[in-house]
Amino acid sequence: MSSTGSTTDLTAPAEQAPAGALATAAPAVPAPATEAANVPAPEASAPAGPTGVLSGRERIDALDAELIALIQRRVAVSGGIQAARIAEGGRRLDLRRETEVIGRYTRALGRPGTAVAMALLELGRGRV
Ligand SMILES: O=C(O)C(=O)C[C@]1(C(=O)O)C=C[C@@H](O)C=C1
Repeated sequence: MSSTGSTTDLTAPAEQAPAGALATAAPAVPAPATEAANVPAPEASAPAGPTGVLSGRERIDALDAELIALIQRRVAVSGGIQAARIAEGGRRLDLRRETEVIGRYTRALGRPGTAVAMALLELGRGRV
């Protein structure tokens, strides 16, 4: 993946494969968002080789790289939705939808989740 932040590497095909990978790893019946925060991530319990600060940081670095890639994919998808809505004569923003998104993150992660959602929305549609 490019680190330029350009949108050229954030095309629909790039969106497809990771989405499939996520679907494969997801449980058959996804837990409600309200329970998600109580389910430890696999990284929290799975044996991961030697423990310690350095190996832990390697895992954090890998997780951060995944999160950044996911955020870049989200930005691209968000931009596509907004462009489609504008092309149909609508507005760039949908505040009711933003409220849904913020609620999802807040339920899952508490108050910091609200800030995460706000940052994700800003990345996707710019500052309002
Ligand atoms: O879901 C939409 O309708 C979008 O345009 C995506 C999105 C988002 O990034 O989640 C971005 C802008 C809108 O104001 C609401 C939500």
